[in-house]
Amino acid sequence: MEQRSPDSSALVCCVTVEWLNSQNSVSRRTNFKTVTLRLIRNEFREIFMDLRSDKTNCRYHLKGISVHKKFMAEGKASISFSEQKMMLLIFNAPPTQLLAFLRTMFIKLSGDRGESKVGTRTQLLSSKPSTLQEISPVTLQEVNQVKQKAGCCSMTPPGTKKRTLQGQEAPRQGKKSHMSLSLGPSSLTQEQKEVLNAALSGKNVFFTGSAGTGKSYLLRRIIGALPPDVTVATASTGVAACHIGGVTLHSFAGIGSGQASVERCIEQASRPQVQQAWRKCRHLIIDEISMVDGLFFEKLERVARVVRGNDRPFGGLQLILCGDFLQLPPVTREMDQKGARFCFQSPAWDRCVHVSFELNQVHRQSDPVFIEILQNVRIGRVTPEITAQLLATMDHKVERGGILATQLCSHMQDANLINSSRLNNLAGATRTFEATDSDPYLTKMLDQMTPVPSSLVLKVGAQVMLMKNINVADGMVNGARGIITSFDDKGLPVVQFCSKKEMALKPERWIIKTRSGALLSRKQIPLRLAWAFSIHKSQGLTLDCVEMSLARVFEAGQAYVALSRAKSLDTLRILDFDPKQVWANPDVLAFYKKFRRKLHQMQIVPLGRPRV
Ligand SMILES: Nc1ncnc2c1ncn2[C@@H]1O[C@H](COP(=O)(O)OP(=O)(O)OP(=O)(O)O)[C@@H](O)[C@H]1O
Ligand SMILES: [Mg+2]
Repeated sequence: MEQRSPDSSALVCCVTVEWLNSQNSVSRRTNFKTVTLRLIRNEFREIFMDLRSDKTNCRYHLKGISVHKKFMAEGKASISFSEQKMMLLIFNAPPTQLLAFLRTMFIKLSGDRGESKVGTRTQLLSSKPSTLQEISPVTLQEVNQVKQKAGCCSMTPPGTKKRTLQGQEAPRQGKKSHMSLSLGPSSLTQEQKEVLNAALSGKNVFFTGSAGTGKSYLLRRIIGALPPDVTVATASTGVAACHIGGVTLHSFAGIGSGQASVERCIEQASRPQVQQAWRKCRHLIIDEISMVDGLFFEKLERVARVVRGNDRPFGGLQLILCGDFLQLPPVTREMDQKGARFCFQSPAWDRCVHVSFELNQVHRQSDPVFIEILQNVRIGRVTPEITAQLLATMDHKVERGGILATQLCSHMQDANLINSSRLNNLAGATRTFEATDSDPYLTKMLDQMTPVPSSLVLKVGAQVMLMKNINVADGMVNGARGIITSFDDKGLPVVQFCSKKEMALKPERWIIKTRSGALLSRKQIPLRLAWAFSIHKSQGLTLDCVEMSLARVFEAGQAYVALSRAKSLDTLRILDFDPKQVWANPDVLAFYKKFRRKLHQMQIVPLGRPRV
């Protein structure tokens, strides 16, 4: 399928057109596998939707339409044309493109109030030359006009009705499915745009960058710009997968732990459901690639070729890989005969990766001194000055408004122990919130795939972390910390956040797409106990206030991951800093040296970027 820029007003997708009879049941249905929808205007300024495929070209007048966009994030929407008694069902549309397309339609129809009312008789008698023009891009002025109108009246443009499909729940204001009126998706930096364009061009892309350079942020944007039915978003760990709305690489691959022989892995992946998922996938995305074992990657590449019946690298599917090899390494320590541990050491890596990028602009931290410290720690370099700066954090008071810093532990058991003993030490009764899972038999899987526990035990005074964006403007974002102040009359926990905002939290839903495309869901209060976290579970997170003991770190990059979760030196406290806790894997350093040299040769990297 042709890929387009995400802010284009044309949409490449699959479409079903249904014609309804007088009883409103479907009398005829036509499916189009790949069509391009465009918004066009005629000489009377009426707006039409042009549907074009290699077999057909139709035009529909956008008048008296209802738009149903609840499943827009999954690349689906429907438009019903009441006058024509017809319904147009859009699916497998890249969600960002779909949003841009529907937004353009909404803004143009809203802006047209009164302008396009030319009667049929006038039109027939008109001597104007017949024209059909593609609609012009939305301007900031048009957005502002619609925002103004929306401020004083309904958000429904003239000629459209609001969500009238039977059985379809109305999207809530402020929710993900609500159509934003801002001009296009929020900005990517130039270096991020380059990666997005390479990914949309269909190349196999690897992009890296230090912690906080927006790799996962960009990955979410790439996912949103690809057709969802043929895109599989994965990550090496459950937490990271959840961060980008995907599944673990292991669960998609269907080869268990991947420890078995290649032949056995192929057998496992040839089970009908697994094979179907492999065959359907056209874009495979892997976040936190540093934690994917080299041997596993090698096997996966072979499995992909066999089960997809295609001998091109990875069976011809597009790979989009992202991660920082100077963060946590793979958990399995198994090495093959050639000693491969990281996936860049596997022979499959060079065969599969066409183009590489490095993001250099750090977004998580803004203080250049702290960024410099982190850049050095990343490569295992700790000068006496850095040691002094990090030791000085011991005296920091990292409590914010009575909310203690989250403690990062090198071992998960320590984190669990701290959380349960702190909870036990609180006076007062416990309240337990049980999750509602779509399939109670898959609770264990949902425990791994979602950031919230199946059973959440809370007390007044418990320190918690918000696990979902609830209200970005008010700072109630994924990772925000707070304290339970009470339980309201409905029994919901009331949380006071660091931002001083206090609110009761309702259960939220997490939807996970399984390998077969089926959707699993968990509904739970979006909280987790947050006195302590393991460093492994914190990879990928941004923490506003953090304390750590690094005495027992056991992996290269582990201290760097912990330190780089903090947003600033002021909000960081290290209890026992010792330069010996910081080291980088020499193979990774060598990889980055070679990688940089290659980028310079290809003249992708301007001079003066940080060097490994
Ligand atoms: N272009 C951008 N504009 C504004 N904010 C951004 C941009 N890119 C990233 N961010 C913000 O920077 C922070 C760090 O981003 P992100 O978590 O994607 O980094 P990362 O490279 O994946 O880090 P890690 O290696 O730790 O996983 C996030 O709060 C994210 O929203
Ligand atoms: Mg990340």
